[in-house]
Amino acid sequence: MPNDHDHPPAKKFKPGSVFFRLDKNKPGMLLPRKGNATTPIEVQRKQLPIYQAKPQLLNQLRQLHNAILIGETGSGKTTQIPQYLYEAGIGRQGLIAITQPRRVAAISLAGRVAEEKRTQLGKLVGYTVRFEDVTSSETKLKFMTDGMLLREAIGDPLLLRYTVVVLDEAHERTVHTDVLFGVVKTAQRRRRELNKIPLKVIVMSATMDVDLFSEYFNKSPVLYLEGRQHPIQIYYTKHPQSDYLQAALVTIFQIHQEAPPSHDILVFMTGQEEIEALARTCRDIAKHVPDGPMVVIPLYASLPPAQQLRCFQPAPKGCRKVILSTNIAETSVTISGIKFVIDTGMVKAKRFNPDSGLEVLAVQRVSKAQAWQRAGRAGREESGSCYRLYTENEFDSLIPMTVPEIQRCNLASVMLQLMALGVPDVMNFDFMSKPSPEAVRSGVDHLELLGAVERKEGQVFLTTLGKKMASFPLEPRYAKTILLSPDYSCSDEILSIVSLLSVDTVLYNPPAKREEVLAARKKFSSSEGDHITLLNIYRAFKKVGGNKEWCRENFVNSRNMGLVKDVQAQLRDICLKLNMKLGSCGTETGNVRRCIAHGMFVNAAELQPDGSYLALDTHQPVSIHPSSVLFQGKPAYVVFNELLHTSRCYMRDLCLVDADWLLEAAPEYFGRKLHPSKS
Ligand SMILES: Nc1ncnc2c1ncn2[C@@H]1O[C@H](COP(=O)(O)OP(=O)(O)OP(=O)(O)O)[C@@H](O)[C@H]1O
Repeated sequence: MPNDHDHPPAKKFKPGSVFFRLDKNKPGMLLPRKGNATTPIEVQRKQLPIYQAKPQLLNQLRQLHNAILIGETGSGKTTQIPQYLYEAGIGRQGLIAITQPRRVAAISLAGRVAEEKRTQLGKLVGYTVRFEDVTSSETKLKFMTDGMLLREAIGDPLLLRYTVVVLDEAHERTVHTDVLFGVVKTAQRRRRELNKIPLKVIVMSATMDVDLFSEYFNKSPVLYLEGRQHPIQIYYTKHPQSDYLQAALVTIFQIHQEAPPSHDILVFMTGQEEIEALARTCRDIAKHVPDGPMVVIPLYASLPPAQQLRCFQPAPKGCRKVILSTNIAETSVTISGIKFVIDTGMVKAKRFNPDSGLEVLAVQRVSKAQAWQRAGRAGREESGSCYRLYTENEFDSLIPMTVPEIQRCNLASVMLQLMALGVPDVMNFDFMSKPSPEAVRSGVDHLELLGAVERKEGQVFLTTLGKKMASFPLEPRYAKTILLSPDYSCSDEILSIVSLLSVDTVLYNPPAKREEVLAARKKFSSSEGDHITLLNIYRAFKKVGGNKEWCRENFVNSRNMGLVKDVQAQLRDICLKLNMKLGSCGTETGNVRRCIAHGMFVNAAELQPDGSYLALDTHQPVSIHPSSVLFQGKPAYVVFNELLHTSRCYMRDLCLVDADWLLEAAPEYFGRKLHPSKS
């Protein structure tokens, strides 16, 4: 059913806020549309709602050290504010950084702004994301992921290269963004104290808790940009849907039947497997319906970057583009041609219970802020529609804002990063939303168990091992496993395994071909577990030189395997910088498992007399995921890579280990935890 409130609900305005009320009826004011030298992209820039407020906005931004800028999706915040600042000479003594929670947004925005400025990407406008730096000495406007700015802060805590930091999509509240908030705030204060060039911090979003942000950033004024360029019509279902995938499929083909082929569709779903499965179904059905051709493009984080950017290419003429995406396309991006958004209302996210210490990935409902962001991907170049596959009542019951990731993840990684940043008292870091003391303590305990930190006189210090662990852009337990690998002469194998695990799924399992998949996997399957099975597949893949035909026959995702090679090369470089001696154990994979047990022992589980498993760290009941090669067996001890919560708590990616190895790895810890007969 169509709905009349096509904007996020009215916000509570703070006293002292500044309003720029934009006139919806005169978007392209003052613009000669024809007959002069103005090029279309310049016309487009001037038609954006934000353009009307440019002089007043600049007036404010020139004076303020901190500003919170809130404006509707598509109003022009991200692409225009950096250019306005630069053109007005604000922050010219250094660089203007614009951070994004996701790499795909950073890359595509840099491309767009370079185009608007008529410059080659990497010159005046550039970007830096993990494993890729497209900037030069000429770069002044630098789009980057928040994680990259954090990494830079390790070498330069005052961020002296930058005069302005624009923290975009602040509502996303990823762990990196939240840590970055504290880092820029400290840098700003320290620079003032040291009489350095001031750092201007601008926080932007369409959907954020302005009071919280303003309070945190020294009571900074809130600048409101009201009004949007193109309307978005919102539709809800009449009844709750029990199967959102089926509902998405039906909606896609209804639109396909009714709308002109140039109107593209963006569907928000939860993860790679679901997306790949729906993509195949859509392609199959599209062949058999008379409504014209359809190109279906999956979009998720573990796709190689070049594949991700495919979504921005226009579909061939007369062909409809359907993009099936996780929340990676939820904020910031403009995908040309998208007229319809289909929102399943679901997202896969981390959940953490500090009491039990369990971090699980689970499919859950989005927040209202996310739902508005998703809707905002339509209506960017012209009016659009968003089909919410849930009822209006269900929408009303969503939580307003996403719970910050910092409050729902294991904090070990964050604590390690803060210590590497030289933060003196990590336990009391100035977080915007403080994680619970139990969660902070549990993060530090985790690092202590791994030997990354030690406590002296109530203070926590990074050990030499911890410093080395922080050099890897990986979770601490992976970093530790790599660092231990020379002791077991199996660095080649461990680097392969960690890279394979970092890249998500390198295998695909079409449900319709279950038997064939099982037969193909059998050749590589190892009774030692999933890590060794993956290693066998990777070795076979390398032996055939990545042959595409071989990949098809063995249900191996050749694109992702290519990415594994890249990641492995990067990790190897870090190892070499740390002077590690890298070698291989050949077929002696016992050593590999032993090394995994020593690095990942925190995620160990023990078989119980009744045939069930308990996680040793938390004593939570856990089960072996059916996708594991160990599913049929009942090994006494395993370490697992992650927990996935669906109907129960499943361990994914398991490695068979000996109780003795766990005891060797952490004698005191396991002395308390292991089954009495084993300890
Ligand atoms: N790559 C692109 N191709 C075509 N048009 C684009 C592109 N990027 C931006 N635009 C245009 O510029 C407008 C403003 O985009 P911008 O990202 O600056 O908005 P925003 O206010 O930051 O939105 P959001 O809050 O959704 O990030 C878009 O609505 C679109 O019309």
